[in-house]
Amino acid sequence: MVGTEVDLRVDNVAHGGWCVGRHDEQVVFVRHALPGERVRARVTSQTKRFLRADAVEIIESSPDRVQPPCPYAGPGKCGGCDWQHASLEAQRRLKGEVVADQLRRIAGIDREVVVEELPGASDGLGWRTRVRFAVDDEGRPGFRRHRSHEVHPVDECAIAHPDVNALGVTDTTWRGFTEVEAITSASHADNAVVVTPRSARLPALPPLRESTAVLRRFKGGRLQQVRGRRGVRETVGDREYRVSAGSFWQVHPGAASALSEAVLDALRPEPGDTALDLYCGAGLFAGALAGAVGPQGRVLGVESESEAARDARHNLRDMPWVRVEQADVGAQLREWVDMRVDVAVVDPPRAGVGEVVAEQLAELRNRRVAYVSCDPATLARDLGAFIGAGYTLEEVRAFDSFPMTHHVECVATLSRE
Ligand SMILES: C[S@@+](CC[C@H](N)C(=O)[O-])C[C@H]1O[C@@H](n2cnc3c(N)ncnc32)[C@H](O)[C@@H]1O
Repeated sequence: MVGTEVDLRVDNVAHGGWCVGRHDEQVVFVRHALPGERVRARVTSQTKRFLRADAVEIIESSPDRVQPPCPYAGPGKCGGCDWQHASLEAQRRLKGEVVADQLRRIAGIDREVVVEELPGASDGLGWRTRVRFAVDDEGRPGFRRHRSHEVHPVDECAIAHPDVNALGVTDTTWRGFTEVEAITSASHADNAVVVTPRSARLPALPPLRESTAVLRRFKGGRLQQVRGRRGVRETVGDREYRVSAGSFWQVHPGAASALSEAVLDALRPEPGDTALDLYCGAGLFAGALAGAVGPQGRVLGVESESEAARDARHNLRDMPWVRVEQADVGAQLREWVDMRVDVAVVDPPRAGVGEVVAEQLAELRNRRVAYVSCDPATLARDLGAFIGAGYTLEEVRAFDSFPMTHHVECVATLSRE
């Protein structure tokens, strides 16, 4: 069926930027459509259980439909954004429905989820402070098409922060490279470019501003400084963070501060408390918690990546009641089995914390947990594990940290007597 076109009405939204409809009793996941629309859709792949398709013609349009602000959005073009064709209000509503649906299906949790807008980038554009461009065989930078290795070359990215576009990555060719990542700070004039050469030899670099730091990525992810600083500085509240180019940092300029506040609201730390920041990256939440628990308390961060752990130690070095362990969270919690903890934030990668870490954390007798998640499916699974271990789910907040895409950031609050 691949390549054929079918006429169908799509009903619901599904996780991943899809809408779901049926054709001849077969389930069809359709991109570039909106719930309620009748569309002509071209089948892009087929499995035993369902079809995937791109809406190539809108026969009956949703009132939520808008003209995509980016010329590269649409079937067969850039695969980066999923919801450019929906108003921002509709995008947030759809993401809220997806989170609620995942919570219900996976964990039996019935909640309405409201996705909150973040400050900055009110048109949903110009927010992304880190952008990885793929490079095609001719050296042109662009983005991969959806579910494909093919690169769609672009002149500019509409969701990239203006300072990312100003780095000029798309104004030049990158022969001999497979990938170029552009990084800018949301609060300082710092920026960096991380290049991945095709072979062991580093090809000549195209002209870049003197002030732009350059790093090289090796297979396996290790970074080497070519020129300038190792990363960028970011300021949140009155604290400055050093973030190495390979370390994680929130990509929306409004996210670091909004999520820190949400974590403090969720945990309500008190002076003297012991707080954990698990998967702490460069120490964002540990910094916020350290201010709240004060010198009578303590904050313990855990981060597996050596550079991120070094960043976190450096960023929080003025508060001796903060300690950062470079370790795997599961391994570290096994060592801390007899420790008494009051509150904990977890902010794992997409895979989530998993049942084992949820149970290990429950054994530390902490009264509150804030779970920060960028994947509603693994969040739902893990919330089920926390509830099974005796916690009550108080609240699920969601933030539009990635406008125009299907991604959404959640902060769930768990507590127990
Ligand atoms: C989503 S980031 C969160 C970082 C930080 N909370 C922030 O907001 O900037 C997840 C972090 O977990 C780290 N990580 C991934 N797996 C880990 C593990 N098993 N144990 C410890 N840290 C891990 C990653 O290196 C990354 O820095």
